[in-house]
Amino acid sequence: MTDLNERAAKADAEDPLAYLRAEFDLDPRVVYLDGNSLGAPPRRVAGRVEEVVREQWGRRLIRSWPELWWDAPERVGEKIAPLVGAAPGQVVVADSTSVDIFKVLVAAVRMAPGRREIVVDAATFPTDGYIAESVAELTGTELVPAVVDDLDDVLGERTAVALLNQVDYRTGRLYDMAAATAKVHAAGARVVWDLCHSAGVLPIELDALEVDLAVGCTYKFLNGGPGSPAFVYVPHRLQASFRNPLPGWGGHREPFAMAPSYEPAPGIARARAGTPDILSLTALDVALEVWDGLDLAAVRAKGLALTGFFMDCVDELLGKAIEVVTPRDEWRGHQVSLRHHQARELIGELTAREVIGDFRPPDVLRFGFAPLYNTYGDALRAARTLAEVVSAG
Ligand SMILES: Cc1ncc(COP(=O)(O)O)c(C=O)c1O
Ligand SMILES: Nc1c(O)cccc1C(=O)C[C@H](N)C(=O)O
Repeated sequence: MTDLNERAAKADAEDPLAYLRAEFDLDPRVVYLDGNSLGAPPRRVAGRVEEVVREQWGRRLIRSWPELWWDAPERVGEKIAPLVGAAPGQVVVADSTSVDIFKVLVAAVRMAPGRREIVVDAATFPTDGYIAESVAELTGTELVPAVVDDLDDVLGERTAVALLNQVDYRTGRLYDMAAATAKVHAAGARVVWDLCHSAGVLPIELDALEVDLAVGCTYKFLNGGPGSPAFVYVPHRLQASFRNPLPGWGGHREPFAMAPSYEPAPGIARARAGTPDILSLTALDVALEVWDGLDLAAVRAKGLALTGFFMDCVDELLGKAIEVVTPRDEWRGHQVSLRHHQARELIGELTAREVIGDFRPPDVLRFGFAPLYNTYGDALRAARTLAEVVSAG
């Protein structure tokens, strides 16, 4: 126990990113390990959102659309681009992840006439599977569930597109984006990556890996706030052939011409649909400032160290009383999932003790570690509290 205390204290004292925690408005009594579901608010967000309400909305009123707001989806997209390895002009922030998955899947099927199958990670977060099923029905294609390790078994000349997650939301496993992308490409198909659980916490190389399309949440590790809009990546090479199935005026070449027929904008703006959500975009825009000058390799190193230390604490304090589901090697994201038959009750007990993780059915306790604000002390307190509630039965 003393050893764990000393390790936590030393790691926190030597943490090169420790200064960032002060950027976040966190209750010091709470151990918050759910930033992989809803990121914590950076302190600077509240005042800036209030300013936008007071000045841009209150004083400039509708004049703010052309002056400041209409291009916000592309402007904020440019801030996300370096976090996912995308050159400028390829990322836009618009709509929810679910809606964006719909857009990119339909667009990918339309790019592959004659190919009649959509491959989907069978263990995916439900929304991806639901949307893919609907896209299959609407486009007259077939849905093919796949185990990501056995992609070769399902990929072939019938595959139009494969929808994959970089990090599995339940187990925390990190998939090899380079290898899976290469496999999908070898079958002549396109790949869509869901980056919800990886964006902002580990280096991602969309351009270098020639990824076809990608989407991701902004309210998790990117801290954009509840319901902040998702991002979509469409590389330059596919933009001309990207046909948005939700061709709203937001993606029109000249939205304010109010033309009777749809003509897509020439670049990434064609992935937009309707009016942008300015207050949420403002919160996200400000939240992203915390990454200015940050090295994602350092963020990743801390995420691995935090999750590794938490697993050590669990091993030492809980032993065989609980099963660690998340990979112990570096093929993990920034969460640790534990399996226990009373997972739901245990999460309830932890929450009552101000340790916040989450429960995922049927039996998983999930703890997300946000390298920008979590500490090694958080990891130790969470494991110690868990050991107490488990031993109390
Ligand atoms: C992998 C994954 N995709 C998509 C979503 C969410 O989609 P939406 O933002 O539309 O609720 C989540 C989490 O909610 C997720 O974990
Ligand atoms: N998007 C969420 C929401 O609106 C409410 C509660 C949770 C969420 C989540 O993000 C869940 C998350 N994607 C997960 O990995 O379980």
